[in-house]
Amino acid sequence: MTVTKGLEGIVATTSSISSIVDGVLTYRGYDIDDLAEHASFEETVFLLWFGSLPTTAELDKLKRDLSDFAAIPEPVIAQMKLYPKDANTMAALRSAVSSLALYDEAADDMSRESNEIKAVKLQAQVPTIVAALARIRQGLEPVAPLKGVSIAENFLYMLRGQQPDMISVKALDTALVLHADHELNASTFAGRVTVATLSDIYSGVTSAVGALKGPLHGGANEAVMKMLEEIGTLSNVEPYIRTKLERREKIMGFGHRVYKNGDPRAKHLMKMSRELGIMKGDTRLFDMSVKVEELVTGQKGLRPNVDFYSASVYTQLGIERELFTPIFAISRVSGWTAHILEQYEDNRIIRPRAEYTGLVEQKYVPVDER
Ligand SMILES: CC(=O)SCCNC(=O)CCNC(=O)[C@H](O)C(C)(C)COP(=O)(O)OP(=O)(O)OC[C@H]1O[C@@H](n2cnc3c(N)ncnc32)[C@H](O)[C@@H]1OP(=O)(O)O
Ligand SMILES: O=C([O-])CC(=O)C(=O)O
Repeated sequence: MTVTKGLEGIVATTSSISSIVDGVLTYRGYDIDDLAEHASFEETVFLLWFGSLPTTAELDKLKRDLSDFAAIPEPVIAQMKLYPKDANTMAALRSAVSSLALYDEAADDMSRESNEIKAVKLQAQVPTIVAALARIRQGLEPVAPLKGVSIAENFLYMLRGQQPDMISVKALDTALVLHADHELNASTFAGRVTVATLSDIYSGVTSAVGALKGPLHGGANEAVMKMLEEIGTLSNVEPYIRTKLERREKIMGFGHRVYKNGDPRAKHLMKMSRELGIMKGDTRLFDMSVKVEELVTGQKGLRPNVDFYSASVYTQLGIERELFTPIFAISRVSGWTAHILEQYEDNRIIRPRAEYTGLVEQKYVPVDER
């Protein structure tokens, strides 16, 4: 048996959703740079699910459907109020997403039509859940979603209970486009493995949320912010990073399984981070981030991934650190559901092998003789 730890380089499926070739990321054949500059998150969601950019009528319908499904079942809100206030937000999101299935009578309907509706529901409801969790943990009542506004605008509105400014809405919308899909990343793979048993779409997304939580994956954006908080000042960047590298500790937000010469999404987030800093008249976080990059790339040859500059972007949008990975989930649920729909279309159970390295030829010994 040939063992490939971490399945590096193993091609486990075909997919027509997103591709990474020579460091270029495309969704359905559209370069991420093009989409980041021109597409809204809703257009991106349609593209991932249905394979082409929507017409005006198709986009309007999707926006209406997302708006109509954005409210979450009352028992899910009641349940979230019982979660410990200091629970990890991704753990709380995982539980809430799982419980959505309990209030959807069509959860186990495996028709394509039903699964497409559930994909819309999940995309619409994950932002509502995240905003509600954020408010509940501050002792506030959740805010009901608005009708007829984008996911980015609605999320910021539900979070703060007031109309967000359009610069923040645009910045969040672009961040959502950038995080939406990424080929066979760990959380998408987890989702596909789960539904490949012909389990339901909610189970698939619950698995994916669990996988995204880890700091080697989506959880890295929170870890980056924690690091920036620990560093505190521009002058402390150099000694802090030097010590970490000497101790052979990982610097979060750097490195990637697929990109070895840089993540094409990082430059967009870097630009947003700089612009938000300039707008606020305080570029401390951006300047610290640039210095970290200079040192880590200079000394280790590692380049920032999508999680690195998103930390300073979200902080400068006034969003608390505990919501960074849930925001990643708000975006990536579009990719997860696209992959789950694709998996159902041409399914085979995913079941690799393990090379056994344990004891052999053991003989049973009765308990009182051991
Ligand atoms: C959305 C996302 O999921 S993007 C990724 C988010 N995760 C992070 O930012 C966490 C930090 N980065 C990492 O842990 C890794 O780079 C991963 C998990 C992203 C990729 O892991 P792998 O593909 O298995 O790379 P691997 O860990 O083998 O790295 C190769 C070498 O670079 C080193 N390396 C990789 N990333 C880092 C890092 N961030 N800091 C320091 N060293 C690193 C490894 O220690 C390893 O060195 P070695 O060969 O001397 O042992
Ligand atoms: O693809 C990966 O390994 C990690 C990921 O999800 C991303 O970079 O967006």
